[in-house]
Amino acid sequence: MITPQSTCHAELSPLLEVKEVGVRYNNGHTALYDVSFTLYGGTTCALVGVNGSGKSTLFKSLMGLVKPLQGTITLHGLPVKKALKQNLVAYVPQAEEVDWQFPISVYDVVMTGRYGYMNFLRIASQQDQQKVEQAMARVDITHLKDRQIGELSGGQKKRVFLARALAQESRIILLDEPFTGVDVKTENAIVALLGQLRSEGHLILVSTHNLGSVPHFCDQVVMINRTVIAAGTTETTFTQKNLKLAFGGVLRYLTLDGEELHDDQDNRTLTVLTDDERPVIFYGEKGSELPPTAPQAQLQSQKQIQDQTPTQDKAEH
Ligand SMILES: Nc1ncnc2c1ncn2[C@@H]1O[C@H](COP(=O)(O)OP(=O)(O)OP(=O)(O)O)[C@@H](O)[C@H]1O
Repeated sequence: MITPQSTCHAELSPLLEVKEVGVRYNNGHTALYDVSFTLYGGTTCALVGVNGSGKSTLFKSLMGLVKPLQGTITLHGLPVKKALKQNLVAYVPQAEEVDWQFPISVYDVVMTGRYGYMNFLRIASQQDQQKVEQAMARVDITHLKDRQIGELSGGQKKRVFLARALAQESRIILLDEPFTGVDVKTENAIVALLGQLRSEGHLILVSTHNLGSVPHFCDQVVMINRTVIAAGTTETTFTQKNLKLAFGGVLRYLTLDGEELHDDQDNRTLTVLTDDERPVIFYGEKGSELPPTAPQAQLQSQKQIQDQTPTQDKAEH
């Protein structure tokens, strides 16, 4: 379990507490069981797991869109419904969950982040308008404000929903696969923004299949496969052993263990895995055994890894 001591901004009260949560869908499928973890402010936590491991289901439970069969979820010490009413949590959904044909402008989408601050007539105050302008500027979409949401590229759409989350000013921000379909420039911009939000004391929980970037921008990791496989600081949790437990034989991998990658004081090996297209990197103990799905090849230099980094091949949107 993640403890206050293991976060970079130790706080007394957790922002997110998930205790023994289980979710079963109407068709009888148990998507989550006995899921428990605790997170504090000033944290960027990666939520990782194979397809179908329950990441989106967990997000939906945190947003009150799916009701757990058992267990409790508290956000800022409040039950989900109350926390949502108080605008304490913002959610950036997966692209597939949004109706892009709905006729609405970028500005109006971002403004929906302010609805929780308005009365039932939903008349935007000057402050609401200012917050929306500021949020759009922060993710560099001001020039798109009058465009219809359905006309935008994948990366632009992501930034619109990030701006909506910023306009909402929630301390807890949930991002479901924010890097899917975005180019390198946008990915870097999102990572930089998440770093700023963390230093402002936000708790960011981000589900991603882009495992290679996890050590670079996440200080915590929760690995799930219908239940929590491992949780804790990235350094102690994002290990070969845990990745093997969480991903089984899904990942193929390559190992790097050279002076060019480490200083002599660092006794970890750096291992690169590939899940079909993407190289991913994790830390392991020097001399630790590789998983049984043996490596296809051994890379000799960091440059080779960089050459293979798929994000560099992604097209600009
Ligand atoms: N509405 C639903 N009704 C029934 N089963 C569902 C429903 N939504 C998801 N599931 C099932 O629950 C499991 C978890 O799905 P979920 O979408 O949470 O996984 P995920 O980790 O987000 O996957 P991915 O990485 O592919 O996005 C899957 O087996 C899925 O088929």
